[in-house]
Amino acid sequence: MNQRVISPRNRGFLFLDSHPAGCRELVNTMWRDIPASRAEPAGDGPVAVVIGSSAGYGLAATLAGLKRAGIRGVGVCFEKAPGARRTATAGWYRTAATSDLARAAGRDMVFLNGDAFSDPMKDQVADVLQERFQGRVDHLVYSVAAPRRTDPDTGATYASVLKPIGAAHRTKTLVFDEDGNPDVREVETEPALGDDIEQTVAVMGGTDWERWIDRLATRGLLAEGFTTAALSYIGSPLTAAIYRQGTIGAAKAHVEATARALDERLARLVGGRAVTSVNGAAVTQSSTAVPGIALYTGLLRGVLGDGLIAPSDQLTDLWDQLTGVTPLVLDGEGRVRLDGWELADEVQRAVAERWAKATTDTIGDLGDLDWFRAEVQRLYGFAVPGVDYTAPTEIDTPWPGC
Ligand SMILES: NC(=O)c1ccc[n+]([C@@H]2O[C@H](COP(=O)([O-])OP(=O)(O)OC[C@H]3O[C@@H](n4cnc5c(N)ncnc54)[C@H](O)[C@@H]3O)[C@@H](O)[C@H]2O)c1
Repeated sequence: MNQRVISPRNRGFLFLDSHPAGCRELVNTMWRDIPASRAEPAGDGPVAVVIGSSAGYGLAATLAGLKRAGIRGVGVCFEKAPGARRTATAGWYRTAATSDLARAAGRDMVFLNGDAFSDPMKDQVADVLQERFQGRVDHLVYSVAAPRRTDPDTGATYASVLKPIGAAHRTKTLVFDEDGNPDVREVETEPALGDDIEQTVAVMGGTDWERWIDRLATRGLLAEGFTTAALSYIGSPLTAAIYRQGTIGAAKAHVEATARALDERLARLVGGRAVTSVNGAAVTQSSTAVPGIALYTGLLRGVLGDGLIAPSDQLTDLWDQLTGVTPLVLDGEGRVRLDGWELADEVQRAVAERWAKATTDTIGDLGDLDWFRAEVQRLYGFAVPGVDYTAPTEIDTPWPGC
């Protein structure tokens, strides 16, 4: 037993601790909001692997997969255990809560904590599929966002950067001071230099996704009709210089090219499909690191209010398409588009107008900052309705299955 009262301590958008009870309640709320499958899958549901299962879109994929598509299988993520002075990372507690929900729903879901980029993790997942899931996998969702990747073949470690390509880029950005007051300022980001683009593609491009498929194919685990999706983002012209036209955009283009090549291979191999799923903007630990994205997302919510579609709703749609409940609808480049609500012309026009007017004085009226601030806190289990933050909470939650 190691119970403590945990208060938020943060540097910018990064919090030192996370709140176990808040993380659990957040997962429970997401679960309640996901529509159950229309028809309960007969017998055991499809076997799925979700890479990046503890946060953001991967967590949404796991929860929507379990509840909507009736999946069982394996979730992989990279989280830190509780320590002597710090709590575990939020994803650790979210995974414990997700595992409990899966068990209560009668879904056999195994969670593995470690480096998805490594070969031993791929072998471990293959072993679990072999031993526990009759040697087959029907779906794989790839939703990793990471700053670094070590290539198992060469041992070289690559680092991903968020930089424009060609020229420096000045953008408005949103930060909060220590008292939580908003500050709209300009930041300049220097352009990619040297091998910045190659390094970012090596981390966030499609290479590791393909390696997962190769590994599972070599082990003979891909079921007939296997489908796989990797997450991607296009986003607004307002963020294009730093995102889609920047180093991370080069990585996303690589993921999308990988999908097209994998799609051909899988069609031949098992009558399967590979797609990218282009999702809308969401407040996640990774997205808040992108210059300008906090301002953009706060304004987007100011324009859309509740019309901003939550990741779990988007992933419910994706699962329906991956499992054939609804037809797989692809754009001209082989991508499932779940970002139409964000990129609609009238929405982008309204966000651009607000962006032009945004200053420290006006941002409170133009964007939904209460929502944005709360979303950032919720990434760590704070600001979750219904949680008593004055009560001690147990921080030594074991990893599921341990
Ligand atoms: N956040 C957005 O606005 C947005 C929009 C569209 C698409 N996407 C895409 O969704 C994907 C996921 O992004 P996110 O924002 O949900 O990220 P996130 O930071 O919320 O989650 C990242 C996940 O990856 C896991 N992870 C990181 N490194 C790992 C490693 N080495 N091994 C195993 N797991 C590891 C983490 O544990 C976590 O589960 C990315 O491809 C991103 O581009 C994000």
